[in-house]
Amino acid sequence: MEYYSNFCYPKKEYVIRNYRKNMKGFLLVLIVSVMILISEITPFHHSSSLMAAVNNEMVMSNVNVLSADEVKNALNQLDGWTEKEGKLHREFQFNSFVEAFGFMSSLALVAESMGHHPEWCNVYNRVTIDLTSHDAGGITNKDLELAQKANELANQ
Ligand SMILES: C[C@H](O)[C@H](O)[C@H]1CNC2=NC(N)=NC(=O)C2=N1
Repeated sequence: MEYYSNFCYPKKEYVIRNYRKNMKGFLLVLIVSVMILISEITPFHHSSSLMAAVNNEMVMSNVNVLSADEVKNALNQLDGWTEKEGKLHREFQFNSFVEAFGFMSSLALVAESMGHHPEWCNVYNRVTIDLTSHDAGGITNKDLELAQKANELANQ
C-alpha cells in the first residue's frame, strides 16, 4: 500500500497529459499509415509505373541490332572507329595518364547515364574501347551513340 501513496503514484493530471501525448503519437502513426496506403492505391502510384514503362519502351526501342550495312554507313561518320570482332573498336591516345583517366571518368558518367557500358582497357596514356550491346547480342544505336560521345570528349 505504501507504493500507492500520494508521494509515489503519478498525479492524475500527469497521467492524463501523458495519455494525450501518447494518443497524439498514435494518431500521427495512424495518419501516416493511411497516407502511405492511399499513395499505394491512387493514380499517382500508377503514373510512376507508367513512366517506368515509357522509359523502358524508350530504352527497348534503341536496342535493335544493326545490319552490317547500317554499321558500315555509321562508321563513315565516326572518326577513328572500326568494326573488330563484331564490336565497335577504337584506340585513343592522350598526352598523359591523367588525361586518359580524365577521359575515362567523363565517359563513365555518360555511360552510366545511358545505362550502357563500354569494354575498355587503359595502359598509361592509351584507352582502348570496344562497344557492343550484350543484351541485344550485337551492335546497336546505343554503341554508335556512346562512340560519338567518346569522340566528343576526347576532342575537348
Ligand atoms: C540492366 C542494364 O541496363 C543492362 O544490363 C545494360 C547495362 N549495360 C550494358 N552495356 C552494354 N554495353 N551492353 C548491354 O547490353 C548493357 N546492358
